[in-house]
Amino acid sequence: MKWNKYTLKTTSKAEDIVISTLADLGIQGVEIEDKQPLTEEDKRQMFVDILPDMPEDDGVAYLNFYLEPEDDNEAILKRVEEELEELRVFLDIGEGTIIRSETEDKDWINNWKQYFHQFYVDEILIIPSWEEVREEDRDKMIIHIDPGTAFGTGMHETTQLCIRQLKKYVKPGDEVLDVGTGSGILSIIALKLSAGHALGTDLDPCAVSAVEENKAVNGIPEGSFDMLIGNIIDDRQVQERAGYEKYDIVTANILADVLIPLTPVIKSRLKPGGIYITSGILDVKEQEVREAVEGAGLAVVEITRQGEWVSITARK
Ligand SMILES: C[S@@+](CC[C@H](N)C(=O)[O-])C[C@H]1O[C@@H](n2cnc3c(N)ncnc32)[C@H](O)[C@@H]1O
Repeated sequence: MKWNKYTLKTTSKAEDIVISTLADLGIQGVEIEDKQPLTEEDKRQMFVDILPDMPEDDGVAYLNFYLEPEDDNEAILKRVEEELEELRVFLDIGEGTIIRSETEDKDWINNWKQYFHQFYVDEILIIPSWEEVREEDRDKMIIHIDPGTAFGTGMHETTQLCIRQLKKYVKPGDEVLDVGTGSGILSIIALKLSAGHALGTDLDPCAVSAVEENKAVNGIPEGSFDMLIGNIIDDRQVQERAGYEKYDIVTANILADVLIPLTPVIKSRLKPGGIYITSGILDVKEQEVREAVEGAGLAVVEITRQGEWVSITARK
């Protein structure tokens, strides 16, 4: 469907309040374009390690919102303008102008799906949950994935590095902890490789629905893959619920800057002899993560690479 796109020019200081004013008028899903630097929390959530150089923050923010052509756009815009005038009395909202353009005919939520098709990681077939399994593939190990808005189609090099390590180290009945589970892809593969139980953790609440859907499409038995939202690095409740010296395998495909404080926490979760599979490490960060792993008292057993990405596997 074609949408009418409107761009409201305001200030980065006023953007939150303008967005909540738009929400009060029923306008959701506002995109923000500003030059504010990302916070540490933003960087963690967005899986970015090295940021491109950003232009200097000029305090200007552009807020894009979309209206359906069938709705009375003129009436909605008039109300937006009235609300902006009221805000202007006590807040610097900058220009407060609105420019209209038309979007392309796109399904914004599902557009990325055209780039995600079935593929192999060695002999494991990873297939979007909306694609058919071909007759000749029915005897393969097949992982159905719809990541929703969580991370983890399996196409990323860092995920593939973890998958190959899981293939080497998972033993029947293993207890697996999957920190930063995203779509749940690594836990599901570990379970298909004969692990007994997986616990996934993530900061992103979107991971919950993604994991539920992927458990269902992969026929994961009830009770064999549980999920916790929270930060195991510093949240005592998550740490307690994850338990101590309990896991044969821990996977963590997260940024180096997260892996470094995470590693000592993982050491006390691993059984003696347990395996810690890390990924998400850019080659320039390899040494730092290696030092954190060895500093926590784990023995590095293998370092694997794909493109500019590194995976370090260690044993307790
Ligand atoms: C690169 S994705 C990995 C997703 C999936 N495991 C995979 O391998 O494709 C990293 C995930 O870690 C999550 N994350 C980041 N920091 C975290 C933390 N401290 N604890 C748990 N999850 C975290 C992010 O929300 C994201 O879902």
